[in-house]
Amino acid sequence: MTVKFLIKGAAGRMGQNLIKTLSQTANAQLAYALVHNSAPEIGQAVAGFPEVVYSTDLEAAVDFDVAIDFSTPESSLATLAHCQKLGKPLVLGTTGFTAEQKAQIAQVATQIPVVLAANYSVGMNLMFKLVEKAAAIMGSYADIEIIEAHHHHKVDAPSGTALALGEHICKALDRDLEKVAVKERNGIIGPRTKEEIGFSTIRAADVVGEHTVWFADIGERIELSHKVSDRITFARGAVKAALWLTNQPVGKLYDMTNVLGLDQL
Ligand SMILES: NC(=O)C1=CN([C@@H]2O[C@H](COP(=O)(O)OP(=O)(O)OC[C@H]3O[C@@H](n4cnc5c(N)ncnc54)[C@H](OP(=O)(O)O)[C@@H]3O)[C@@H](O)[C@H]2O)C=CC1
Ligand SMILES: O=C(O)C1=N[C@H](C(=O)O)C[C@H](O)C1
Repeated sequence: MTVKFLIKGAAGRMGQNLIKTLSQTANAQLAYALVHNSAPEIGQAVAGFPEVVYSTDLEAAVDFDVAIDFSTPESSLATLAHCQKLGKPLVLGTTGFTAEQKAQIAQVATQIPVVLAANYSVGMNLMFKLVEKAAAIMGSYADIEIIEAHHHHKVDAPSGTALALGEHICKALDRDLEKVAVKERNGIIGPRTKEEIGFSTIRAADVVGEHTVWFADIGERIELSHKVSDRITFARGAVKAALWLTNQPVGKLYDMTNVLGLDQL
């Protein structure tokens, strides 16, 4: 059976990689390519899918099986409301949601199937498990620091993935990330506390996405690193998640560890 996709944020860096991935995926059909109201692509045919033109009309987009949205938090919440109204599944890749917005997404996920993941690569979802193991073994005494680097267009910081790494570490250590995260250091800030998890952000040129976690003790440290050099990695993961989601029941907000079956490890 052919699966019909709605892509929101279609003119963006991830949107273009998603369309390319769909054109290479058996039984996948692009149904809608939705862009911002100022996009020069409006009305143009989509490469690989000449029967589809870039459009801004979310309300008119009704004949699809699953939606994927990599745009902005506000735009993604509009897509969420649209999918809720139609009862259609949704894969969300956007980062930078507030805690309230994430709670709203979780609430809607009780009515429609939703995957929300800060990182759709296989490697990073494996790394989520590795940092949980490292935290369980070293976390009670090691200083934990998370360093991330991204391209100079990125608007949110720390990255969604860096925050997710912090959440996984806190889960293993029974800490509250809201309380222990230190996202800025400047001036006379005093010595480091034992429990804090520090975040450092690099923004430079065309870096696609790099994350390193330190577990540092006196005399030794473990560094766990993951580097993405091509956005197609995220796009393939998101399309895999979308195909998986079309067969899932509602009830919980899914993430990429559920898609990959890593949640049982
Ligand atoms: N989960 C994951 O694995 C990954 C997540 N991301 C996240 O995905 C998001 C997008 O990243 P990226 O593709 O690099 O960003 P881009 O800015 O390249 O793409 C986002 C696109 O969404 C468009 N957009 C904004 N508002 C709307 C709207 N209301 N309707 C339709 N389109 C809209 C933007 O248009 P305009 O520029 O005109 O505003 C832009 O073309 C970010 O939050 C990023 O952090 C990125 C990579 C991997
Ligand atoms: O904006 C990006 O580019 C990326 N965003 C995601 C994040 O915030 O973690 C994932 C990825 O590293 C690329």
